Amino acid sequence: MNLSIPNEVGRLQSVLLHNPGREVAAMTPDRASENLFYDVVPFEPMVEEYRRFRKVMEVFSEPVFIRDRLAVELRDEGGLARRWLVHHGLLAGLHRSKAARLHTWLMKASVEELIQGLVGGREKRSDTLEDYLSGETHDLPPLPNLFFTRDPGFVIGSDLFISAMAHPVRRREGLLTALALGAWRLDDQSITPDTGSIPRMHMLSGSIEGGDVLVLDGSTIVVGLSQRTNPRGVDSLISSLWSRRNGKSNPPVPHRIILVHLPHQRSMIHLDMVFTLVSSTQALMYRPLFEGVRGVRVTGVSWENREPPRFYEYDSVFQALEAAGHPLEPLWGGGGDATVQQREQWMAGINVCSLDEGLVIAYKNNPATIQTLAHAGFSIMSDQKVLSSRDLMEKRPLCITLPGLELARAGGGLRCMTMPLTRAAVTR
Ligand SMILES: NC(=[NH2+])NCCC[C@H](N)C(=O)O
Repeated sequence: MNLSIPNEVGRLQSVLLHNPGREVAAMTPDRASENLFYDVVPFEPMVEEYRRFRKVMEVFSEPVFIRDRLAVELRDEGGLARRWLVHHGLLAGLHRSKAARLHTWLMKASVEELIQGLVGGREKRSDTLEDYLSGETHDLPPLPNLFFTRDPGFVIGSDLFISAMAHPVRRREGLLTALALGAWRLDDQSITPDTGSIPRMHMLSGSIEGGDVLVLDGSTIVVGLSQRTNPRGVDSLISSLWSRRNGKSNPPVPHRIILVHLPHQRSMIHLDMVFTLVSSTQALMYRPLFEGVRGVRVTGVSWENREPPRFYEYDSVFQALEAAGHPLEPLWGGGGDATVQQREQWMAGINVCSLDEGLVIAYKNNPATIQTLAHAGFSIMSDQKVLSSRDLMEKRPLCITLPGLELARAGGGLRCMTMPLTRAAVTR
């Protein structure tokens, strides 16, 4: 699989998506918070919103679906992909008898049944009283957050990074993402990343999630230090990037990280809830964090050639962006009113997804944020309107609005629902 992410806003070519299915429908109210949702989400309306989102993605890019890819990868003759899952910890931490039970199932199940279980969950089949009486309902719990494909993995340059998810309820997502992208084939010694179309993969450690990672350009990435991404996680990313510093890579491997320290608050789990790019010169930002001298702490990390990484502080994110040769004009999410800023940030208003230079999709239920984009010169149009005419599709700058009330209650926005695999370069 060809991977190439040189930036955050170049035309999106291929992107990894997942249609939410029974793993979401299975959620009971008492499990919503442990599953990282704001609330139980009504299934049909949510799927309808997702269908409209998918339609836009299909017109503007080439989506690759996790389920389809898993079906291809799991069909391998020798069961290597299945063994790869076990080897990389699918059954780690489970009680011996449960692990043995799942192992047998994993090796024998049909591909369809396997995908159902890995994504939608596999109900408990108790063979001990202790297990029978335990409160657990599943041997393998469902993965309701899998449609937030942004988080379990990310691409920088042409390398694939598998996140170390902060919460156990999301850990299997990283394995499935790696499997879906064919990375298990790396264990076949006859293939190397440089000769085949197999991505070079880095399994990260500590805690780090894709929603905190933004590829600014070929030299710099911006990373959130957040509830989900800790210094140890960033250290593992640094050492992966550093190990690639002399490799010839196209797109290049960045050598600078701007680290934004985020408050540990539910609505700001990831950087992309407070900071996204809408073009290569403009960013939607959450004003209370970034404006003025009391803005959040910003740390820099960079390395040159053989030198080890150096760490230093910036006065503000704007100073850091300027120093990286990539200044950005802030557009304040939620407009000028402090209450509205908070409400729309909570509803993932800032979490827009960039499809092209000056082309974003946004949830329409955040009117003040949409207004901000309109003031900045964006034409604002509904998905239905844009899809009705070629001319409208080519308009720039353009913000396509989509309904997202139910999707937002799952705790994320449109950027969270996309994992870009290839983007075009931008010439600034
Ligand atoms: N990139 C993002 N902001 N992702 C949002 C993920 C939301 C998901 N419910 C979680 O808490 O993990």
